[in-house]
Amino acid sequence: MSHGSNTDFVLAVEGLTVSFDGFRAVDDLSFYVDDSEIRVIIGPNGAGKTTVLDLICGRTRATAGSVRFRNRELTQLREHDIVRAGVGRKFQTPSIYDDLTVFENLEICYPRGRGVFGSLFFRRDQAVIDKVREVAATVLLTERLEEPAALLSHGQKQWLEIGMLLIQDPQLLMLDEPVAGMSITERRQTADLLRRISQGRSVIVIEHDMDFVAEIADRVTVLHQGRILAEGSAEAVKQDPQVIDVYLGH
Ligand SMILES: Nc1ncnc2c1ncn2[C@@H]1O[C@H](COP(=O)(O)OP(=O)(O)OP(=O)(O)O)[C@@H](O)[C@H]1O
Repeated sequence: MSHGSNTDFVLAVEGLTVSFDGFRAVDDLSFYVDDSEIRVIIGPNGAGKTTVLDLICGRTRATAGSVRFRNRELTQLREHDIVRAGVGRKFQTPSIYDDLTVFENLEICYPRGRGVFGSLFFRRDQAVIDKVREVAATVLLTERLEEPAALLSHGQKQWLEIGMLLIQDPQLLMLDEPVAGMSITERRQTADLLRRISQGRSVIVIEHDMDFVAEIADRVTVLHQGRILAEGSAEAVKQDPQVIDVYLGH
């Protein structure tokens, strides 16, 4: 596959660099993500994984380089314009509203809404109801729609948050350690869920658990000191002596 034309990729990251007081947390990084691909980023603590996601979603400004998303340059856009361009990001700590029902949590994220107060009172038309139900089914919460989010299990809260992103139909979804703290069953269900939602969009996941990585990854990018140490299938990077040396062997 040629990387000469970036038009084929949903996401093309090229020469991406950020310095914090002279320290290059991400250093001349280039990688490309396809449509319907699950890309997993692994690497030791401090490798720059979270910073890469921060750069893509506009939370951190790049010192140099480009992030092209469906051929649109993102590095100069503000965070909410990047969301509107179709990039969703889930952080490790859930930001759901405990007192609202699952339905309401999904509803307030429907793109027409403008935050909790603006959107709670709009007309609940059929399109919104249908979309909420569709997303609830995708994230395995159909049975819990009318319950307050506070009553969900830890794993279900993570799924709800994924649902709150999905309802905006992002073409790129970024997840930071989505199965942290989940039960074995929930992990398995999350792997299925991620495979389903990656159809027709791109998903980038930061993950430490190599069994889970092997289960979900189409390709793995291994970061070390802000640079790419290796890239390939989970199977290939697991056997890479350099990856074993700086990461897996520890
Ligand atoms: N805003 C910031 N200011 C200064 N240094 C930062 C900032 N953000 C990140 N760093 C540094 O950049 C490096 C990369 O951090 P980052 O959190 O991206 O690593 P990581 O691979 O996600 O690690 P972990 O697996 O521990 O989450 C670290 O040395 C961190 O201290």
